[in-house]
Amino acid sequence: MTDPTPVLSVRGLSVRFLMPGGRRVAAVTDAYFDVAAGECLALIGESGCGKSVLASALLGLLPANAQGAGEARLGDLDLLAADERTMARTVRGRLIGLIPQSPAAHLTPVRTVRSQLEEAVKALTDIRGRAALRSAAEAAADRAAFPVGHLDRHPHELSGGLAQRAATALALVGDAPLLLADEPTTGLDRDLVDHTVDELRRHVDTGRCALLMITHDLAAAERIADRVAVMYAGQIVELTDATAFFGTSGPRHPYSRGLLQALPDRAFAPIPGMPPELGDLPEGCAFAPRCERATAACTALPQSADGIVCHHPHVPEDLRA
Ligand SMILES: Nc1ncnc2c1ncn2[C@@H]1O[C@H](COP(=O)(O)OP(=O)(O)OP(=O)(O)O)[C@@H](O)[C@H]1O
Ligand code: NI
Repeated sequence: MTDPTPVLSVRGLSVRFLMPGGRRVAAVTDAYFDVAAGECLALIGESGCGKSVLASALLGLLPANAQGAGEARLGDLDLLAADERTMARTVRGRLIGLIPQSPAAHLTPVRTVRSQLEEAVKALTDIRGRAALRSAAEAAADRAAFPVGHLDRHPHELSGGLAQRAATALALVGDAPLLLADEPTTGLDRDLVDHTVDELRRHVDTGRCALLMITHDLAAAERIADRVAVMYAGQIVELTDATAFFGTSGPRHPYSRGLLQALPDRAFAPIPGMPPELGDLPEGCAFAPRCERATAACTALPQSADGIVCHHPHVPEDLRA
């Protein structure tokens, strides 16, 4: 069961980059979604579609030439309106735990995992005193299934899997209600992907946190997600239950269906063409030039209905036939 009250509630989130010469890059357009405690939402889509920009907006880490609009509520706070001091002091680490893309980059090479965890405990909690810090660091390691016997090692003395767990332990120290993972399994082999994803799922299943996981690994998304949001050219074009998405009926947006059909264990047929430049989006539906179902209607912008932004989504009846 998931908590019906969302931890994160995103409403009409857009991000524009203002480029020299007045050009605008529409990196994220009008995103709406919720994530509740005990739930994982996977945000998927091809490279460059705006996933990481959306994450940066939530973390208050957009570059200076970016303009955000809309709302992203985390409890009483609107992440888009909060100032940098609030984001640094109360949001990053405490309200949002960031599961890093590359544990190697996130861990400090010259210090043991124990000292990094103790420092994080000190920075993110009210726990003080040597013994208390030590036991809190050990508890954090344990929560991420990092073996306490390896705490005195340096990051380079760890396997890839243990380094990932150390980084996850760091992300869990603040007991944040929202975990944000941007491509947490990049560069890992399949076993390690499964393992990492299962560990994250375990944290979500405690019911203490919500997880927003960004990935272009659809197998990882299938393994972990309760719901899936598909992004194309900066827009969430389909938001649906993972069981329906990966199950026999499949997704309803032609782009989502194309993404799945491109998988080696499915049709292995890539979607023809390339995504559009976000600084030069076509009028109307951005996917139309690549869409086999496109019609004259697609020159107008599609409206969102039932979580799908498309003029001619597959309907459950066609999908059964
Ligand atoms: N600082 C910036 N200035 C201008 N445009 C930017 C900037 N950062 C990102 N973009 C644009 O935003 C788009 C979305 O980038 P983003 O990193 O969010 O993609 P992504 O979906 O995370 O891709 P990947 O799967 O490769 O990580 C890019 O195509 C790029 O054009
Ligand atoms: Ni990214």
